Amino acid sequence: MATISMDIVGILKSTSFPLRLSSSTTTTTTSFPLLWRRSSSTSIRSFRSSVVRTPLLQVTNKTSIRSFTVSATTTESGSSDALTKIPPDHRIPATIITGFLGSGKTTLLNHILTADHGKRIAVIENEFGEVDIDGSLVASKTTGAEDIVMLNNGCLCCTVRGDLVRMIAELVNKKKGKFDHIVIETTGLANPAPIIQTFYAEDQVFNDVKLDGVITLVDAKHATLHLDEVKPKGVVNEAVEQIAYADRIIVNKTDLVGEREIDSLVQRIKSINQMASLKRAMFGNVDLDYVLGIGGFDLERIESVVTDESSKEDHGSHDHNHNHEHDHDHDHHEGHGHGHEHEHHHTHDHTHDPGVTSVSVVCEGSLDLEKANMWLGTLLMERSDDIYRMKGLLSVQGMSERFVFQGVHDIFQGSPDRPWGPDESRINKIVFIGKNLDAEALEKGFKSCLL
Ligand SMILES: Nc1nc2c(ncn2[C@@H]2O[C@H](COP(=O)(O)OP(=O)(O)OP(=O)(O)O)[C@@H](O)[C@H]2O)c(=O)[nH]1
Repeated sequence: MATISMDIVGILKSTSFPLRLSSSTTTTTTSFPLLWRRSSSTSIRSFRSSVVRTPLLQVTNKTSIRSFTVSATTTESGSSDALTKIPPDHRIPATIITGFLGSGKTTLLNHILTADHGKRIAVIENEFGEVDIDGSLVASKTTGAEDIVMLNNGCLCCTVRGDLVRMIAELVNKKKGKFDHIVIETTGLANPAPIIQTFYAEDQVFNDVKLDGVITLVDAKHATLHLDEVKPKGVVNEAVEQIAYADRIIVNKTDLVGEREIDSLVQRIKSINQMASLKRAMFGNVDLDYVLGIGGFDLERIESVVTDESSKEDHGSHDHNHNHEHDHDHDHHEGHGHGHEHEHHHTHDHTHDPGVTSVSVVCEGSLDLEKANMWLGTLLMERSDDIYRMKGLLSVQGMSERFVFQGVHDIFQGSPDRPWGPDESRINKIVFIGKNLDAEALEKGFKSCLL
């Protein structure tokens, strides 16, 4: 049975969150376009494509479209804020820590809890089995923490999802204002997808809490073994899945292996997930801003993810844990400037493995709205099981703003964001992470929507 307690550490540092999604439900039984032109009162739409009957993107002035979970409203008139169209989000951020058994999740959690960041953190621990081991390993007792929520005897990804919803609701109801961030440590065998979906599928959670990011720990010494493991048909390899859903990857335990081995593991990881940024670490020792407040599901941050997908390894010099023996120079993940000009039209398929890979399409031009809707809508209807995550930035004919979107399986969120600059090249960028992705077909499908 699940036992409940809670962990609150530190003091809140005021942080502004970029996206405000309203909790109000708007019913619609007809169309759910994925893309649409800006209206005066709705900037963000989010829904499950399984309920989509007609195109996903739309040019319309009608603003009430929304499906079962989410809609968003602009806070004001919605027309004067030229810089960003995406309103601020004041919900409590939640971080999921995942990673294979023994990869260092609890070690990272302890690092987070004992670090001097001023945040008060509520922890939800998911222990697989009757006995709460990790709970006693968490540093809360020594850091003045109040409680830890223990979610025992089941895997967060299946049996106890209802418990997770109840627990978050309880945290919010009883302790709102007393903590600033929720950290959920999953079992080493959890598939993160259903946990991610919980944040969208359950109004109870969605209204108060927003998913900030998925952090995946990878054991530098043993990961390859797990990634290579061949599973029976239809059974997912959890180690691969955990990497695929990540916003941030920490290749941990780098003290146990040589440089060459780590490099090859890093390449392997990038072939699975080119959207995530990656750090090498020992004992989970990374800067806190690498794991908290990352906005991995924020539409506002789509650009930094879809741009410069080739090089996301973060070797920031401020990282005390950085392995200084090698000198990589790139961290293009955060804060990449607008209007980065590319003249290329290409896709990347980083591996020939028919399993889980990343595919990106980068292409200049403007999309025909109807065609784009049809293509994306059909893709999600037919392939949402296989498309784990996707993010995109689009140029749509007749739309002065860029259209940004992100999705997790059949959950889709999209919104116009800032206007295109007068001299800015209209470059479309989409990144998919998923199973059995056909890079050529995706590129062809996308290009067929261009004018
Ligand atoms: N050498 C070395 N050991 C580490 C490192 N990080 C964690 N460990 C050790 O590895 C063991 C497992 O770490 P945990 O943090 O408990 O791993 P976990 O992912 O929470 O494990 P499970 O809950 O079993 O899935 C512990 O003994 C840690 O002290 C590291 O970077 N290097």
